[in-house]
Amino acid sequence: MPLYLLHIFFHLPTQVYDVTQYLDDHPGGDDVILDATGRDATEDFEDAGHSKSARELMEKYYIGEFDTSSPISTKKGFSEKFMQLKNKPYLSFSVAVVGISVVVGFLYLRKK
Ligand code: HEM
Repeated sequence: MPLYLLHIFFHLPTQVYDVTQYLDDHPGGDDVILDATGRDATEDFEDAGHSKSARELMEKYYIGEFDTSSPISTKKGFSEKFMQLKNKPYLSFSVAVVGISVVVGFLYLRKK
């Protein structure tokens, strides 16, 4: 699932683009895009000297903006999804710790 994040890059620096579908078609290759995912890619994009048509094309992949009033949300909920994905292992871990404590406590009380 974290692969989802690899195919996303941030630009300008609040605009977010999902470039998953464009990776194979990119004239500059997929490696340069993958290298710029998951962070502000403004400089990389500008340094490549993209044409006007490239800038128009990228609008197709625009998915939203970071909500700068909150560090963990975007208009289209990208970060909410990210947080959900990130939090899942911690939730399972907490449930496991509580479960094990209950079983151990129960066995301990039974022995007494
Ligand atoms: C949605 C995002 C992007 C779109 C739509 C896009 C589109 C294009 C297009 C159409 C070209 C052909 C030349 C031109 O028309 O300017 C190109 C070339 C290139 N792009 Fe992108 N690009 C994107 C993101 C990036 C990123 C993040 C990088 C990071 C470095 C990058 C690096 C390059 C390079 C190095 C070339 C030159 C390839 C060459 O001339 O051999 N591009 N891109």
